[in-house]
Amino acid sequence: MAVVYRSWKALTQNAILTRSVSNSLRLYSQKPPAPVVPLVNVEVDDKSGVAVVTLNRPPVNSLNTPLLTELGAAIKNLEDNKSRGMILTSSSDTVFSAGLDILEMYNTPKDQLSAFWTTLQSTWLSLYRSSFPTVAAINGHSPAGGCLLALSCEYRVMVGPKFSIGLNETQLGIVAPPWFVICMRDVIGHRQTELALTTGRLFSAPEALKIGLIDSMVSNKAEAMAEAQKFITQFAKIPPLARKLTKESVRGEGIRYMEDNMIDDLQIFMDLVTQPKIQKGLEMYLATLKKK
Ligand SMILES: CCCCC/C=C\C/C=C\CC/C=C/CC(=O)SCCNC(=O)CCNC(=O)[C@H](O)C(C)(C)COP(=O)(O)OP(=O)(O)OC[C@H]1O[C@@H](n2cnc3c(N)ncnc32)[C@H](O)[C@@H]1OP(=O)(O)O
Repeated sequence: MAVVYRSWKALTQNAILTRSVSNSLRLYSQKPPAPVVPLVNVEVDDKSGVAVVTLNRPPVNSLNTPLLTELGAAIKNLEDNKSRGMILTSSSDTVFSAGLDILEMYNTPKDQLSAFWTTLQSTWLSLYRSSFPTVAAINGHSPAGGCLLALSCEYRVMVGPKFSIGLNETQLGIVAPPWFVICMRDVIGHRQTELALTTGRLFSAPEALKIGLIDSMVSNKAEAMAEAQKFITQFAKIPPLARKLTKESVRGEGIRYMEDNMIDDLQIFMDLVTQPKIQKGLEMYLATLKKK
């Protein structure tokens, strides 16, 4: 070890001596590397044991593979630590999540596209079937995949009235996959789901409240967090195993759909999204978003 250290020291001294003065100055003036900022923040409250999981990918928390991977890891960690509950929210003041990152689906090599969808499937499943209670504190717009995340929680409290939520895929020329549909149908019922999804309608918070897409509307994030905590507190006296098995039973259709169809679902996604017509549609939609 000492030998290695000495020869490393000799090498570096040599390098320093032979380096020009200007080079050395440039070296000293170099900024330290930027810190790696997590895309998902997790804070566990000491007293209640409830975790606040905050999506943190400005500007709009669009869901790309790294963000979905971090979210999946955070949920796994909470499972491993027998979490008392989780509140999912956003670090933005205006957007909960803009849904799937369209750049992950537009002009993307097949292996990346496949990794993206597989990560979405597994992160969704871990959220949807989590043993601990989950609440979405929706503090901003929540279209498409953002709405899916909220629907996958057990309770939705949304800041209103100005933000919108819904599954708007058809408006983009794409199709909400069956597990998106199951999530929506379980929350607002068959009739409302058919109407909402075939039109790709986005609902204002008051409209969403009226059809049961959200459970409660509040006027700011602090109120949303307080109500989310209150929802989770009611489970303090419910035996966790009974709770978990009941949740799995109620959500059985969605869980089984994903477990039994992961590969087919991936194949259908790949076939659909790589079609030139769909790619053109995504390109045009991206251009519209950028022009805004
Ligand atoms: C029968 C069998 C069927 C089987 C089906 C199987 C498979 C189906 C195949 C595919 C399904 C795929 C499912 C997709 C679901 C999705 O989630 S698609 C994403 C949909 N999202 C949206 O439509 C939202 C778009 N965004 C907005 O409306 C707004 O951005 C906002 C959220 C309302 C916020 O508005 P705000 O004014 O604050 O911000 P900007 O619009 O200015 O945006 C800032 C910046 O961010 C970029 N951006 C926004 N959204 C996205 C996004 N989703 N992805 C990537 N980038 C996004 C925007 O372009 C701006 O960029 P900049 O100009 O470079 O700053």
